[in-house]
This record gives sequence, structure tokens and C-alpha cells, in this order.
Amino acid sequence: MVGGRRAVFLPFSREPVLSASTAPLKLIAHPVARLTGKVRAPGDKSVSHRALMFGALAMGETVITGLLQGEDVLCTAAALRALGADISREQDVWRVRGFGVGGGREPDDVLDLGNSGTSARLLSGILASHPFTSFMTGDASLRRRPMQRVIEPLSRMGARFQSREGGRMPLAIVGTDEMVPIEYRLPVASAQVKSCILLAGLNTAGETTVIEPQATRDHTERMLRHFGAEVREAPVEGGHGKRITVVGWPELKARKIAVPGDPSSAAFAVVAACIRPDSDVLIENVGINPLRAGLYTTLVEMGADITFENRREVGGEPVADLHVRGGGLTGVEVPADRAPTMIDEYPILAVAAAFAEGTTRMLGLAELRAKESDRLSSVAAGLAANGVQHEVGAESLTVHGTGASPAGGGLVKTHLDHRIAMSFLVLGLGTREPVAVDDGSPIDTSFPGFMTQMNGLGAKIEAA
Ligand SMILES: O=C(O)C1=C[C@@H](OP(=O)(O)O)[C@@H](O)[C@H](O)C1
Ligand SMILES: C=C(OP(=O)(O)O)C(=O)O
Repeated sequence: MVGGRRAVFLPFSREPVLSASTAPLKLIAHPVARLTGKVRAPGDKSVSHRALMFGALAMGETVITGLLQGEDVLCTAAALRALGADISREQDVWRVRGFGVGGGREPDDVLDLGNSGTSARLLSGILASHPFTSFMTGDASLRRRPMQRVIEPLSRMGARFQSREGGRMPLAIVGTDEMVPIEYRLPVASAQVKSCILLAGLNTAGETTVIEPQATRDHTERMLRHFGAEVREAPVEGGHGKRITVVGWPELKARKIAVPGDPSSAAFAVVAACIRPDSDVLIENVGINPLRAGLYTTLVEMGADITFENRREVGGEPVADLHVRGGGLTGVEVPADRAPTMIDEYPILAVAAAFAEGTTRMLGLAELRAKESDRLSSVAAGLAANGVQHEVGAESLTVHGTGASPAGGGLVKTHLDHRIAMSFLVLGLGTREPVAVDDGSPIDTSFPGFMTQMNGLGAKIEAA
């Protein structure tokens, strides 16, 4: 934990979940000459949520190592316990005794999913396909995020919902175990919506199909197969997308899962090393699933010195150790069709672009407005506060780098958004003046230990 937040026990939980209601934690990053050393990427957040969920939907004991112990994942664990899963932890080993597909029980209280969109969207697919009513809420950020994108397909399958205006949480889900299978074309590229429908399809007779016009992260499909479900995939004609079909009522069998390191979290140390000349950093165990690795492709195009060492597989996902040496970056154009493969990495890419020589143009960014904050606005405000020239459009961001260190000296508003906090702290490692963020406490949602890890590499980030 970064500090400053109070551990509370939710009524249905045996895990402490950190309260989002305590005082903000102001942090400041000071410029440093270089970063050096070796670190290990924390467990992948997307894979961690899914490992717990599939463990809960399987019969027998699933054993998970490398699980991310971030607040978001702890919210998923607490919700699954409320549904009847037996989840325990001994040091790095988590054990899940599942209730089986369709075997969850009615939660006796509201499920509080904190800051976590992935928990809310994926769990709604599980809850909607059970014959009881459940209630979900979250923090001020999550209560602003769009849920209509899951309400719509799940309603077509037979569930009913009550929400606040515009499909916002809190949400009441009136589920059914008589869901009808659908074929659904995603209106936005979203792995969360895809996964929600596939999870609902598990407790649905027949075949449920999702068509995604642009391929998004495929951790759900990989894990469905790993647990023994039948999943078919075919390319969508003429596009970059896929047609994914899951066959309902499989008997999922408990498995062992090793969670690979998170490329979205590793991104902060990677970019920090790239923007400080003479840096030499090794980040071990980074997931490089091609549907997650768009940032790394982009950084290499910008001239970053990154080598992918010791390529291997961990938990059915490709992994490598990333060796990064600092050096000059050049501006590039990042095409819109790359966005799904690096959707969470635009804030940190904007930081890299601020140190590059020339202009970096990022396209196809509409979905950034639906994250923990409106990330296009948050990034633009942070760049403005630190003297970085840029232009923001409805779906695009252009950053003008000069190759020299930006001024810095700004105070950045994080709006309960962990990635905004971490990205601008990285900016402050290379600016002329320190950079502060008004609230670093959301960092614990995805990367507890961020500050310790970065400072271990030579960064200077502290409470302000
Ligand atoms: O499926 C997932 O685990 C995620 C999918 C993405 O969201 P969308 O599906 O809304 O793009 C991503 O931004 C989020 O951090 C995790
Ligand atoms: C968008 C994110 O997560 P979620 O949607 O799970 O809140 C993220 O981690 O950047």
C-alpha cells in the first residue's frame, strides 16, 4: 500500500479492502539522472480477475500463484466469496474452491466493486445468469462509468436491470437461469463486454457468439479453454476482428494457474528507463500477449532500446524479460487500429512522447473517455500543467516533444485514476522541476508497491 488509506472489512469479505473515502495522498516525483537495476512486474490484473472467476465457476480446487494483490482484484475475490466461493490465501498461493457454472448463491449484501470496471463488467455476466437479484456499486469513479454496454446484451439474453440515469451504477441485476443464447456484435472494442457475454453464455443452453470488429485481449478465451470449455474462434471477414463462440453448460475443472506479470504495470518502469539517458533496467516476467503489447511495439518504433529476453510461456500466456536502456526517442504516428492492444497505456505513452524529439499523434482514443477518469482530458490537463505542448481532439491526442526535458513543476489531478497518478509521477523523474499528483492512493488498485519498486530503481517519489 502506498499509504494513507484505511483497511476496512466489507460485510461479505474476509479480505481487507481499502476504503476509498479517506484523505487524498499527495505524492511528488523529483528529477533523477538515471534508473538502474532489476525488478519483477506485478501479477497481471486482467488475468488475476479471470483466474479467480474461473476458479469460482469450476468444480474442485484451483490453485493460483502470482495473483495481483491489488484492490481491484481483492474486490473480485470478495464478490465471489459472497456468491459462495471458498477463497483462501497463504503467502503467494491462492486457493479457490468453486461453486460450479450456475451454482452461485444469492449475495446477502450489495457487492462493492471499488474502482474496478473489470470486476463490474465481468461479474455482471455471471450474476445475470443466476436466478436471483443482486446489487452492485462502486466508488465515485466506477459509478460514473458506462454499464449500458453490458446491460444491453445481457437484457437480450433475458436478464433485467435497474440502474441510475444513463445505465450507471448502483445497479440491480434480476438474473435468470433460463438465458437465451445470442449472437452479438460489439459496438465498441471491449474485452470486458466480450468477456461478460461469454461468461453469461456458460450458464446458457446452446451456443453464445460474440463478434468483435477489432480483436481485444483474449485472456478469457484462453482461460475458458484451459478450464475445459469448448470455444471456437474464426476471423471476421475483411477486418482485424474475431467471431468467438462458447458452448453452454460445460463442466469446468479446477486448474493450476501461474499469473504472468502485467505489461500495463511494467510500462511505468520501461518508460521511466527510456526517458532517462544512461538508464539500464531489467523488468522480469512481463506478459507480451500480442493483444496487450501495443505500447512496446510503439516504443520500439520511437527508437527505444528494448530487448525481449528469455521468451517463454507462463500460465498459457507469452512472457519475456524486458531489458531497457535509456536513450533518444522520436515522435511517431500511432494508428487507431492499435488502440485495443494498448488501451490502458496511452497516459504513459503521452509521457514518453513528451520526451521524444518531434510530434507523436495518437488516434482512435474515444474509449479513453470511459475509463477510471476521462483519460484524454486528464492527460491533456497534466501535460498542460507541466509545460508540454499538445492538442487534444474528440478521439485523438498529439504531443509535441522537443527532445529536451519538459518544464514540470505542475500539480496533476488524478480523478481517482491510478494510471494518471503513475504516469505523471514518471514524467517528474525527467522534468526540470518536480511533478506532484494530488492523490496517489488509487495506485493500490493495480500496483501496490509501485513507489517502492520505482525508488528501488533510483527514482525519487515521496509523499508531498
Ligand atoms: O478485460 C479486461 O481485463 C480489461 C479490458 C479493458 O477495458 P475495456 O474492455 O473497457 O476496453 C481495459 O481497459 C481494462 O483495464 C481491463
Ligand atoms: C481501465 C482500467 O481498469 P478497469 O476498467 O478494470 O477499472 C485500467 O486498469 O486501466
